[in-house]
Amino acid sequence: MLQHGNGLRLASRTRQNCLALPTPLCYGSNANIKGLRRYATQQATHNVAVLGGGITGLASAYYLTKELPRARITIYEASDRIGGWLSSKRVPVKDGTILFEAGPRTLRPVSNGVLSARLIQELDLAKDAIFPQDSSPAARNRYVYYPDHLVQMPHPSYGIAENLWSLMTEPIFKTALISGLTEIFGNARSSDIQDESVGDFFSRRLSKTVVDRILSAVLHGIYAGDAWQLSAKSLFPSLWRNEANAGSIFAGVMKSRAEGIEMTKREADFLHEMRSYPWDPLLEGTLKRSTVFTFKDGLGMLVDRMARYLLEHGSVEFKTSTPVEDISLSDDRSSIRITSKGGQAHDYAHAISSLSPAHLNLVNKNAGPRSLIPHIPSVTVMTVNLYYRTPDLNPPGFGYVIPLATPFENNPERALGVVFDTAYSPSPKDLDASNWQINNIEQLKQARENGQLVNVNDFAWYNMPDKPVIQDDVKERGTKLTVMLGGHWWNDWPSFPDEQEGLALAKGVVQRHLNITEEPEAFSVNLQADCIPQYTVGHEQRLKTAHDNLSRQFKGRLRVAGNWMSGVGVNDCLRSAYDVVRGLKAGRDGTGLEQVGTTEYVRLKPVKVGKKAEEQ
Ligand SMILES: C=Cc1c2[nH]c(c1C)Cc1[nH]c(c(CCC(=O)O)c1C)Cc1[nH]c(c(C)c1CCC(=O)O)Cc1[nH]c(c(C)c1C=C)C2
Repeated sequence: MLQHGNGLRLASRTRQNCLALPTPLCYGSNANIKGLRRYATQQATHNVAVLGGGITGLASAYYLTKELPRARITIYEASDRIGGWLSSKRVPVKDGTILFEAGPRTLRPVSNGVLSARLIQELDLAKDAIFPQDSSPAARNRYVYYPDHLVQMPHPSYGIAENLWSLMTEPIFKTALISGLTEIFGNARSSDIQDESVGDFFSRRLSKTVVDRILSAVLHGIYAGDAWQLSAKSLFPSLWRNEANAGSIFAGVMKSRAEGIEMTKREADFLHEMRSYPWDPLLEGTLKRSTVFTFKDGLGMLVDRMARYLLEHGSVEFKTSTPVEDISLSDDRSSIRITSKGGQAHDYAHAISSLSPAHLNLVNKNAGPRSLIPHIPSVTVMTVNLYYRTPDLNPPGFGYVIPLATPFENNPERALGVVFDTAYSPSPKDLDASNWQINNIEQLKQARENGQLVNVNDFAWYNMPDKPVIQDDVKERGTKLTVMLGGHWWNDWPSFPDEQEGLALAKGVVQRHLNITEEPEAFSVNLQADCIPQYTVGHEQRLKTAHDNLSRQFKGRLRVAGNWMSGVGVNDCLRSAYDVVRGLKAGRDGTGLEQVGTTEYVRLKPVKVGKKAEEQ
C-alpha cells in the first residue's frame, strides 16, 4: 500500500530522479537497461515534456501514453511529491485509523466526470471505489447557514408542501420565489455588455437578495470566490447565452426542454465520443445511481494508481525535485527547449504545461515586457479536518455553505462552509448485514450474481463484495467534518493563519453553527496556497489573449492545460488534459486554448454514464 500521508513522495537522484517505488523502470538500475534498449529502438514519434506533476500533468502523460503510444514523455515536477492538491492521509485514532482529505474528496461521474469514471475501469480501481447513491442524505440534504441557522435547500424528495413552506417562511428565500416566477418578464441585457459579474447578472435576472443569500453560498462551495467578482459569462455560459438568444433564462430553459440542450460542437463531439466507450456493464450499472464516488484511501488513490501506471508503461520519465527555469523555442522552431534547475537543457518536439499562469509566466523568460498569460487571480483555501469521538454531531447531509449575507457576528471567522465527511463514506456499521435496509440476503446474492446494482444503506460497491471497502478503519466511527476557510475573504492578506490559529478558527465555527464543544480526537490543518483560480469578469478575453501570445511565441510547440481555463474541478483538469493531448495527436498547431470563445453550437439531449445521448 502506498503512503498517502503526503501523496507520493519521490526520491531524488543526481543524474536522474525516479520514483522511490519498486518498479522495473527506475532508470538507475541494471534491471532497466533492457527496457531502455527496447525503448531506444522504437522510433519515437513524439518527444514530449509535461510541466507539473499534479493531476493535470499526470493525466496529460496518461492520455499521451494512450493516444500516442510511441511518445517518450518526461514529467518535470518542482517538488519531491506528485499529486498537487489531491492529498489524502490516514491518521491514527483510539480504535484504528481514519481518512482525511486536504483537497477534493469526491468526484462526480457526469459530464467531464465521465473521464474520471473511465479511470476507475482503466486503472483497475473499481474494487477500491465507494459509490454513495442518489438516495443518500449526502445527495439530498444540502444546507446554507443564514442568518443564524442551517436551512435545508429544497429537494424534490421532500414533497411540494414542505418545499413551499420553506420557500415562504425562511428569510434566505426572501424574493427568491417571486423573482424566479417573474424572471421571464425582465429585459434582456444590452448587446454592449461583453461580460459582467455573476452578482450583476443574477441581480438583473432575479434579485440582489438571491445573490447575497443563496448564490454567493454556492460559489463559495465551488470557487471559494466572490459572486461580485466572478464572471457570469465564464461560469454560466448557457444561461448567459439563454438571455441573449431567448430573452430570459426561463425562456432558454424551456427551449432546451423542447428542442434539446444547446452546446458547443466541441462539447457535443466529446459527449458523442464518450457514448462509444466500452464500459464494463457492472461498473456502468453501479455508476448510474451514484451521484459521486471516492476510494478506500481517498482520491489520493487516483494519483497513486496513475503514477504506477505511468512508471510501468516504460516510456515516462519522472523528473521530480526539478523546477523548470526556462522555456524557449529553438531557432528553427522545430523543438522546444526546457531548461531546469542547474542549467540542464533538453529539447522536445512538444511541451504541455500544467503550471499555473503565474508560474508559467515566471519561467518564460523570453516574453519581453508583456507576460505570456494575462494575470488570472487565485485564492488560498485552508481546510481543517476534525474528527470527534461522538457520532452524528451534524445533521444528515452533505454539509453547508455560508453566503456573503450571513451577518459578521454569526460568522466572524469568515468561514466558507463545512463538509460533513461522514455522509460520503460508509461506516463500519454499514458493513454489518444486520443493519442493512435489505432484509433478504438471498435476494442480494441473486442480484449480485445477475450483475445488478446493490444499494446498501445508500451506498454501493462494485459487485457488492463480501467485504466492502470503507475509508475509516475503526470499530465505532465518530463524526468527521472539514471546515473550509479563506478563499476570497483572504484576498490581499499578507500572511495566513498558522496551524494553531486555523484549528482555533475551525473549532469556533463548529461550536457556533453546530454546537460542538467536544475536543477533536484528531485534526489536520492544510493551507492550500493559490489553489483555486478565479474566473473574474473578462476571463474569456484573458484566455483569448493567452492563446494569441502562446501561438505567436511558441508556434504550436507549447500547450497549456489545467484548472484555470474551463473549470476548476478535478474532472475539469482531466478534461483539459484529454483535450490538449487529442489536439496534439490531431497535429493541429494548438495552444490548449483554441476552443475559447468558440461559436459553433448544436442541440443535444444530456448524457450521464449509462444513459444514451440523442443527437438531434
Ligand atoms: C477543498 C476545497 C474545494 C472547494 N471547491 C473545490 C474544492 C476542491 C472545487 C469544487 N467543489 C465542488 C465543485 C463542483 C463540481 C463537483 O465536483 O461537485 C468543484 C469544482 C463541489 C463541492 N464543494 C464541496 C464539496 C464537498 C464538493 C463536492 C466535490 C469535492 O469533493 O470537492 C464543499 C466545499 N468546497 C469548497 C468549499 C468552501 C466548500 C464548503 C462546504 C471549496
